[in-house]
Amino acid sequence: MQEAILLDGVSKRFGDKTAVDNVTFSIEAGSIVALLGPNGAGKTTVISMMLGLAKPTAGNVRAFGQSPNKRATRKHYGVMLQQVSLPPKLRVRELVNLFRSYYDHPLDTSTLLKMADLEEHEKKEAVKLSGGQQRRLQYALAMAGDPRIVFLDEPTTGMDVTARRSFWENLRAFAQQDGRTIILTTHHLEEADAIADRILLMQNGRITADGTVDEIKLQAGNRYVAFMAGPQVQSDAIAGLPYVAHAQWSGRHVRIRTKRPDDVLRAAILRNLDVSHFEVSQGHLEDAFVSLTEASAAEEGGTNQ
Ligand SMILES: Nc1ncnc2c1ncn2[C@@H]1O[C@H](COP(=O)(O)OP(=O)(O)OP(=O)(O)O)[C@@H](O)[C@H]1O
Repeated sequence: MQEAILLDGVSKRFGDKTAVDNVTFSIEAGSIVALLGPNGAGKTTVISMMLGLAKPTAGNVRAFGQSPNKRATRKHYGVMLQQVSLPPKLRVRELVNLFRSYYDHPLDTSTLLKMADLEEHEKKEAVKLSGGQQRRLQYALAMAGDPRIVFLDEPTTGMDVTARRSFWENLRAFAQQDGRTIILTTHHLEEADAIADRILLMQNGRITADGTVDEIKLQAGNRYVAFMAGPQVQSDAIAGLPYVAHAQWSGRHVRIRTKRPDDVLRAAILRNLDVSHFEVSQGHLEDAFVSLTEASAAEEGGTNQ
């Protein structure tokens, strides 16, 4: 498989602040990678270096084996950043055509409008679109040059649930065409869960977890037991079961975090608790994200002492 992006021992310092700390990873062409992490983790700085907008203090960044500073490399890029202001007066179709004119082999206008679900708005002034529609327009502009790699920074901000789902489908279809690569940052973990082949979790400038969604959940080591509790079951009885790390109630639905789900269930049955409709799972990506970032923060605290 071809390597789309390589970061080799990359660090970035701003004065005393180390924003990115000796990071090494490569991204295969044709994959969808979500870069996740809490605020200030270093995600934007990593993306800026991949784009050639920031220079690493140490280490190397390569895209298809070339420096991202080269125009020849960047012409394969499509970029959708967080804050973009659209020019006044231009209509959606005009703006899409303007962006197409920058490239040697642009996608068709109609394809781009369809990909962004903007066909019925093509005659509207871009600045008069809603926030979610403007985001979709930025996506069409990012795709104008038929890029081999697309960088998306919080792409679905402002989109409603339907728009978000159709956007995900679109991205997946795009990635399935001959080796297109998508690198996105998002704070919507269900987004990463829905579309990413691989998660890179960053914290304090380092990569603290790297794998598929299932591998990340496994690495977090969480297990969850959920069930319905009958009307007589008290919260004390649930909290008193062995190996319960945390119990969350929503009405009569109980969700327990535990390292030993079998022992929790066995004890609940042996104690004759009125519980039914059991489910055992590894939880959501969000649960893993919280556990891994807490564990990594605790480790940092420990090493700093
Ligand atoms: N130009 C800069 N000058 C000084 N410090 C910076 C600069 N850019 C980023 N930083 C610092 O580097 C660290 C990483 O910032 P970065 O924006 O990469 O994080 P992030 O993971 O993208 O955060 P967020 O999720 O909030 O967007 C932060 O502590 C930030 O304050």
